[in-house]
Amino acid sequence: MSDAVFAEQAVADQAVADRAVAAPAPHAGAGMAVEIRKVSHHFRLSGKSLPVLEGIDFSVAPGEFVALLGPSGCGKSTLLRLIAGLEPPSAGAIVADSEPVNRPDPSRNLVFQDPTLFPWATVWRNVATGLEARGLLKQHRARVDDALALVELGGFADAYPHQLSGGMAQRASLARALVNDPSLLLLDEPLGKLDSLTRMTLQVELVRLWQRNGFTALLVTHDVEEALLLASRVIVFSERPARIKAEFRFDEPYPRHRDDPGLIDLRRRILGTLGLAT
Ligand SMILES: Nc1ncnc2c1ncn2[C@@H]1O[C@H](COP(=O)(O)OP(=O)(O)OP(=O)(O)O)[C@@H](O)[C@H]1O
Repeated sequence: MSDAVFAEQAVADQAVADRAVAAPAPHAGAGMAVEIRKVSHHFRLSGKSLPVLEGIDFSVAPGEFVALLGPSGCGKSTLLRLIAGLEPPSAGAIVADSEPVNRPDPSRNLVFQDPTLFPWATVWRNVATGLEARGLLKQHRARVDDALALVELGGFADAYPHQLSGGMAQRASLARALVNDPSLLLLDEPLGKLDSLTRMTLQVELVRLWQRNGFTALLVTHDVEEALLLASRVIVFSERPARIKAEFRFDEPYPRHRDDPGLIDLRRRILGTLGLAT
């Protein structure tokens, strides 16, 4: 992109960002499920610094469902990894339930695009992994059965991952996170590789699980429609290094439908922020 076109695009982006729904942010600080405080992050790559996140600052209220959208490679997964405590940010701080995040914790579970199940273990064993690692399996075996029932895999407890469809494997992966009863679920494009029908089914199921269990959810997705069907807030990031470009809040009741007029208008505005003509 030439400098002139780039500058023009930046002005257009800013204009769209300025038009974003200007609802007040939830009160930052005490009582927040997660606070991302002026977080910046860079990697060292081939001896050079690669800036990935720049001054990311937002809070998520308990029980909120927030979707993160942005161009490929801008740093969304990196942000989820930092919130999960897999690595510390280069600058700034992350606070979950009023405690600084400095290591992984079962209360913050990450679900990936690939189900990452152990191929040699049954579905039941796969779901039990977290409890087993913490020495809690003996007294909480029923939680594994409950988690499998929750994702409607009760009849597949003894199956092996290769005997599952893609959607079932992703459900097993969700059960593996839910068995820990997380207060925060970090969803990194969990439905990204599924066919569209399975994806639509699991979108409905995710909302059902969220409403039933009451966890806070942060969802990375490339699908604007998915963000609008599941979340009540969408945060749009810029190209790498990711900065917050716009934020959209909406409170359409669930279950939502793709053709809700309010969502169609929001979709158009979000796509505009992403620089995609509609
Ligand atoms: N461990 C690492 N070491 C070096 N660079 C990394 C590392 N992890 C990620 N990156 C780089 O950080 C940038 C952001 O990656 P990230 O996976 O967070 O982006 P993303 O927005 O989630 O992308 P996508 O939407 O395509 O999944 C990319 O340029 C990537 O190459």
